[in-house]
Parts: sequence; structure tokens; C-alpha cells
Amino acid sequence: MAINKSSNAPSKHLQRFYYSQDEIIEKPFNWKQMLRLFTYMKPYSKSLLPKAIIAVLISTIIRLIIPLFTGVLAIDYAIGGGNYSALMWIVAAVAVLYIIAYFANVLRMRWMNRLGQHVIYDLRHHLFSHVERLSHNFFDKRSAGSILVRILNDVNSLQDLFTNGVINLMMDFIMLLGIVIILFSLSPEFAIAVVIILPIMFFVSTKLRRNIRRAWQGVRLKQSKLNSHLNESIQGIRVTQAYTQEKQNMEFFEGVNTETYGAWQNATQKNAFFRPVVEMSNAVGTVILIVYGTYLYSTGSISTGDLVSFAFFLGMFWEPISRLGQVYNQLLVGMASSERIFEFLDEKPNVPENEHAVAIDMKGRIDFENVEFAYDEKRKALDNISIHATPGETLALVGHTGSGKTTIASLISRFYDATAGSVKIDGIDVKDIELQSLRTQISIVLQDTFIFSGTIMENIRFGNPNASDDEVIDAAKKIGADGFISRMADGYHTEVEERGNILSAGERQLLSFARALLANPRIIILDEATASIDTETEMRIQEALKTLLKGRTAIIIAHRLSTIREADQIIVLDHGHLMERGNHDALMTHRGIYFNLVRSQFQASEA
Ligand SMILES: Nc1ncnc2c1ncn2[C@@H]1O[C@H](COP(=O)(O)OP(=O)(O)OP(=O)(O)O)[C@@H](O)[C@H]1O
Repeated sequence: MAINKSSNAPSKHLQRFYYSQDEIIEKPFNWKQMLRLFTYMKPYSKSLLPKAIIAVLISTIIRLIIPLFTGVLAIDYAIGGGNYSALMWIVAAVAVLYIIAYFANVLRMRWMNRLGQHVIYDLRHHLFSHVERLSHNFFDKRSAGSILVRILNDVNSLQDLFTNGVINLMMDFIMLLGIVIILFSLSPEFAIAVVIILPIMFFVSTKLRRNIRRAWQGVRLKQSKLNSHLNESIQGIRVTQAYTQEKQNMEFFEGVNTETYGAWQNATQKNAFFRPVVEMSNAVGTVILIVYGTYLYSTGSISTGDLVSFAFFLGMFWEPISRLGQVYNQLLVGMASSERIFEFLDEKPNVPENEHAVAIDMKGRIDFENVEFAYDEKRKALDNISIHATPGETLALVGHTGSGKTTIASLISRFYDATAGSVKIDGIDVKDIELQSLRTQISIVLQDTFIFSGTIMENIRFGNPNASDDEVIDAAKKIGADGFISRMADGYHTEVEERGNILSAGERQLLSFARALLANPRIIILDEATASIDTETEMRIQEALKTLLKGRTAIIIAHRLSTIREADQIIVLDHGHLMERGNHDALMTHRGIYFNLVRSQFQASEA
């Protein structure tokens, strides 16, 4: 398909597609970082690695001695000396050496492939387990697509380096060193004439490498953007279709796709530049061999056997250099990827586990003391908030959108740390409670419940992985979700896809209640759904709520004021400030913000 370069320039309506750029990491070639990458081979330093190294050594040494057998021994000693029986032995020895080298190579490839796969597995495991522990603010700043690129593409691109690159590098160094030593021992002046080209090669490659590395980074940045867009497009496909935005979406996709294509072109072109440089040097070396070699031969400084061995070695000499060029490219690609991988690995959770943190048996008391919080320096999301809930109490948070209700909930679970003041559970600062202990005893039910792909049974069990099937069904029954689940094609074993698209909003809500009930938390945080559900479902949900909240401390972020009439305390927030507190009757008598909120909702429903 032809590539439309013009779609690169976004038209005005395409400005809605904005993805925060992944940062370009500009650092010189970093040996420390390469060493850090190679530490992933350490677990195999006593098993696969030495085996592969021995195989490499065997095959390299054999390759180095074969030209000596053919040139010096066969031509000078056997043929030159008329010793034809020795010639037979030399030919047989060469054949045996080739067979050994063949098997050594087969084993080397097998072991290195295994090693490469292990390293990639370990690296991806390490990266994912690290990313999973990072705090919310890390995910706030990045699109899911760009994170996927690092865990998939960047890690994959290191595969070549570990399966072929490292061992080729070793093999080529040994080979080059061996060839140079042999060439010098055969004829120092001829050797100097041939290897003189090396410094020129080194100079050119140093110039090229910076450009190549930047080009590969460029590829990763474009891939990251492509992934972000794809991820968002698929997640939001229903909205895109509802607003018939497919064409604009496609136009943007074309643009990003073209950019990615361009970046690849650029990087591969720069890569391809390296090879001709090596080939040119090869040609120059051959010319030197022919001209200077013939001269030395005619003056009797070297024998026929020496000249033949030289020709063999010269052919072999450019081979590792050319391959070193390839390995070098792999190193550059690896460098670009590992920079991006280590950047994630070096990212510290914003809510680190305190060394002296304790596990608690939670009762459910919550205290906010003069809490202040800001997502960014520009504005505070919460300012001087003090609230208190005793175990078993229901505390409702109300206020206009953006007033800070969800932020309060996030601070209780310690997804973020307060910038000033303290958040305490059972009188202990949340920073001094083990995260695992804190979060397993708090359940959060979000407005937009996340349903994972799998069965309904497994989705409910997410609340407590150790629960038996009977316990799952019991929780669903208590919540009143058993009815609709039993009516589904495979009951509890019905498969739901990611995000639970086959379920209605009310059903998803009930499922998340069952999940929370199964977790049996001491504190429950409920971001009440705003989705309009029919009266019958709403009544079912209200009933389910009563079961869920019984005996637990509850923080309800309430949108429908009818649901919080019963709350022990109602906290009214506005732009991050606490404006009113009290129960429904007290706040109605006060005739402040809450009173007006209730009145406007009442009027809206009347209308
Ligand atoms: N991750 C974030 N990064 C930066 N700012 C944020 C983030 N989350 C929320 N905010 C801002 O913090 C303020 C409080 O947001 P919060 O989500 O707590 O409001 P809310 O009262 O729960 O709103 P709603 O009723 O709409 O859910 C808002 O101004 C919001 O724009």
C-alpha cells in the first residue's frame, strides 16, 4: 500500500488526539548501563553461559587453525616437500576439525537461544512486577500504550542482543585477536599493511553510532505513540462509532503509522550505512593483499603457503569486523531500549513502604488531621481537611464535581500521600501501616467497576483469591446478584470479556459489591454510580448496600442524595475545602450548601 506522507500534518480537528510524548533520553554510550543489562545473564553464569563459551572457543579455534593447515602445512610442508602421505593426513584432520566445529556451532546456538529466552523472561518479569508496584501518579502521567511498548517491544528488541549479539561479540573478538596474532607471526610487515585500515573503521563507526542510537530511540517513541492511539481507539471504539469519528480516527492513525514507518526507514538507512563501510575496507584490504603480497612473494619474503594462509585469514578478518558492525547495531538498539527499561525500573513508588511499617488488625477508625493535598504544585485538591469516622460509621462525602471527594478516598487507601497533615487508621498514620495490610482491609467500589476477562465466579473471587466457590456464591446471594447470574448462559461460569461489556451497568455494580463483600473489609469506600439505573435495580442496589455496609466503616461518595439520608455524618466539600458537616437533618436545618444541593436535586427530579 502506498504511504500517504501528507497525512503526517495534523489538521485542526485532529488536535484532539494528544499523547504526552515519551521523553527522548540523551546520554552518551553508556558502558555502565550495558554492564547493568548484562547482569541479567548472571544467574546463568554457572550453567548455560560457560557451556556456550566453551562451544564458541572450540569452533573459533578450529576456524583459526584450518587456514594454517591448508596454507603452511598442506602447501609448504606436504606439497612443497613432496610429502603426499602427510597431505592425506592433513586433509583428514581438516575434515574432522570441520565436523567438530559444526557440532560446536549447533550446541552454541542451542545454548545461546535458551540463555537469550531466559534473560528476556527474567527482564520482563522484573519490569512488570516493578511497574505493578508503582504508585498512581506514575500511571497518571503515562498512557497505557506507552507502558505496553516498554514491556513488550523494548524488552523484545533485546532478544537478538542476548541470543546472538553477546556471543558473536565474544567470538568475533577472539577471532580478530587470533587472526591478528597469526598474521603478525607469519609476516609482521604484511600484517601491518593489512590491518592499517582498522583505525579508519573505528573513526567512521564512532561518528555513525550517535546517529544510529538516536534513530532507534525515534522508532521507539513513534511506536509508543502508535500503541497509545491503538489502545485508546479500541477501548473507546463505542464512543468513536457513536459520534461517527471513525474517519478522523483513521486519519490520525494514518499519520502516526506514517511517522512510525518514517522512523524505521530512517533507522534502517543509518544502519545500512555501516555495512558498505566494512565492505569498502574489505576491498581495500584485498587490493593490499594482491599488490603487496605479490611483491613480498616475488622478493622471497613470504612463501606460497604464507600467501595462501594470508588470503584465507584476510577473508576471515573482514567477516568478524562486518559482524561486529551488526552486533554494534544490536548494541545500539539494546542501548536505546535498555535506557527506556531502566528508566521505569529506576522509578520509585511515590508511596514507599516504611521500613518500620506494621500490620494491623483493623477496627475501622478514620482520622484526617489538617490534611492538605496537591496533585501538582499549581493548585491544592484538598486544603486543611479534618474528618473523623468511628468504626462502623457511615460517612458521606458530597460536593460539586472536582471538589475533592475521590481524592479523600485515595488518601485513605494511600494511593497518594498527603502533602501536609496526617491520615490515620485506628490512630496510626497510614504511612506506618504495611501497604498490604492496609489495602486488604479496605475495599473500594468504583463508579466504573473494572471487570476482568474470565468467568463471573473468578471476577467475584478477585476480592478474596482464597474463597471457595460456595463462599463466592454465598456473597453473590447476600448481595442479591445470584438471580441475574443464575439466569446467564453458564451461570457463575459465564465468561465475561475485559471490562464486562456483556453486563449491564447495574449488574456490574452488583458484581463489584459481591467482590467487596467477599473481601470482608473493615473499611469500605464506595464511589456511587451516577449511571441512571431503573428503580427496581436501584432498590436492589440499595438493599445490597445495606448488607455490604453492615458493621463496617463506610465512606460513600454520594451523587444521589437520597442514598445518604441515613449516613451518620455528611461532609460537604467545595474546591477542596470542608464547608459543612453533620447529619441530614442538621444540615437541612442549617440551610447551607447541602440544603441547596438537596433542593436542586429534588427540583430536577420533580421536573
Ligand atoms: N490524577 C490527577 N492528577 C491531577 N489532578 C487531579 C487528578 N485527579 C483529580 N485531579 C484534580 O483534583 C481535583 C479534585 O478531584 P476529585 O477527583 O477528588 O474530585 P471529585 O469531587 O471526586 O469529583 P467527581 O464528583 O467529579 O468525581 C479536581 O480539580 C481534579 O481536576
